[in-house]
Amino acid sequence: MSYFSYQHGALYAEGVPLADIARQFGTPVYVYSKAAFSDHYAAYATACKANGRSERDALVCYSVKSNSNLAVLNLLAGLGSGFDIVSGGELQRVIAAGGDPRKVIFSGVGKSREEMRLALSHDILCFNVESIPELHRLNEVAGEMGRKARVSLRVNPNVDAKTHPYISTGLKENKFGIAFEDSLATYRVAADLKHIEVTGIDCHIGSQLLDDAPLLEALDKVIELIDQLATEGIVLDHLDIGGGIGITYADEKPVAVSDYLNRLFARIDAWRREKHGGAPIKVMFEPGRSISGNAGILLTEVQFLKHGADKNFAIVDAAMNDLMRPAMYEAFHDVRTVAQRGEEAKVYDVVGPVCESGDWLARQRTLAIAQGDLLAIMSAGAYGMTMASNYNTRGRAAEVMVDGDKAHLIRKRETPQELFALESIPR
Ligand SMILES: Cc1ncc(COP(=O)(O)O)c(C=O)c1O
Ligand SMILES: N[C@@H](CCCC[NH3+])C(=O)O
Repeated sequence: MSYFSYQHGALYAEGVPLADIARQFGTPVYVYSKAAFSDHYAAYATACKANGRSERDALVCYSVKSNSNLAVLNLLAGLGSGFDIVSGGELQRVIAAGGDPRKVIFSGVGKSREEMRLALSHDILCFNVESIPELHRLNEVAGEMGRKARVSLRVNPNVDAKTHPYISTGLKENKFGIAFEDSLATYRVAADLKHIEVTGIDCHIGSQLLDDAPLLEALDKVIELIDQLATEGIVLDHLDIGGGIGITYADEKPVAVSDYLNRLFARIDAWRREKHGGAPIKVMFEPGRSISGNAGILLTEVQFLKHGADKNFAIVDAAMNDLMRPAMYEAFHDVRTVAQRGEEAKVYDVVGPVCESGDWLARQRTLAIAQGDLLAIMSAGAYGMTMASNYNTRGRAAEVMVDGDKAHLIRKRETPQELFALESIPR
C-alpha cells in the first residue's frame, strides 16, 4: 500500500494533501503516516504468530533511534511493541510515551553508570552488553543498588552484511559487540558475576540489508554458540537477532519481513525440535528502518532556482541539518513534486541553505519545478529527524502525524530562542 500517493495530480499523505500541511504548519516539515507505522509493525507481529493461531514467545523491540518522536513511540507501545534503546535519554522518551520499561532492551557500546542506574531502577528487560569492562561496570552498579542485571551479550558473528560500510556492524573491524571467538570466555566471566543474570544472546550485523542470507548465517552461528553454552550449564532464555531489514529508497527490492521471519522461525523450530525436545526460546527483533523509514517524508519548499552553465540548483528550505543521510552516506532519497505541473523539466541538484558544499539532498534529478513549489523528500521516516542538528542555528523542523484525513502536529518547529536558551555569557 502507498501511504504517500498522487490524487488528481497532487501528492497526499494518506487523505491529506501535502500542500495543506505546508500551508498549516510551514516548511520544512516531517510528515508521517500513522497507517504506515502500524502496518509495518504488524508485518513483524503477524509473522511472529505461529501457524496464524497462537502467539509465539517473541518480542519486537522497535529501535528508538530510527524515529523517536513520542507520538510514534506511543503508537507502537499501544500495538504491543517493546523498545531497543541506546541511551538513558531514549529510555526516558519510552517512559514519557507510555512504553513499558519491562519490554526495553538497552544496546550500545558506551553505557554510563547513570544510564545503567536509570535502566535498573526501571527494571528493564535486558542489557545488551558489548564488552567485558561494561560487564564489570554493570555488575558494580547493580551491586550498589542491591539488584541483579539481566544481561545478554552482543556477539559479533563476523558476517558480511553486504551494506554501506558506515552502517555495517557485524564485522571484526567494527567497534560493536564481542568478537565471536571471545564470546564463550566472556559468557563465563558474566556467569561468575554476582549481580549479573545471564539471560540471552544478541547480534546486530548492520542496517539496510536487502537480503536475509547474512542474517540467517548469523543466526546459525548464534545457535551453535547457544548449544555450546548449554553444555557448560549457561542456559539462555532468549535470542535477539537485531534489526537491519532494508527498505526501498530507489528501486531496491528488500526481502519481505514475513519471508525473512518465516525462514528464521523455521530454522529455530527445527533446531529446538532436534536438540531441545521442542523447548521454546524467546525470539527478539530490533527493527528500526523497516518500520519507520517509509512511514515518513520531508516536505520542503523551493526557495530559488539557479541555472548555471554546468549545473542547475534547486535551493530548498530543508538542509543537511534536517536530513543528514545524503551528506553522511551519499544516501539516495527520491524527490517528488507535490503538485504535478507543466513546467519544463530540467536536471537539478537539490541543495539546502547551509554553508557547506556537502549540503545536498539529491543530485541530478529531473524535475519540472518553479520557485515556491513544494518537494517531498521520500523515505525520510528513519534516521531523519533523529539525526537532525541545529547547525547554522537552524531550528529543527516540525513533525506532523497524518491519520486518515487528519494532520496532527506532533512536534513544533524550534525557535532560535529555544536554541540558545541554555547558553550564558560570563560576566
Ligand atoms: C543494536 C542495533 N539494533 C537495531 C538497530 C536498528 O537497525 P535497522 O534500522 O537497520 O533495523 C540498530 C541500527 O543499525 C542497531 O545498532
Ligand atoms: N543512521 C544510519 C543507520 C545507522 C544505524 C544505527 N546502527 C542510516 O541513516 O542509514
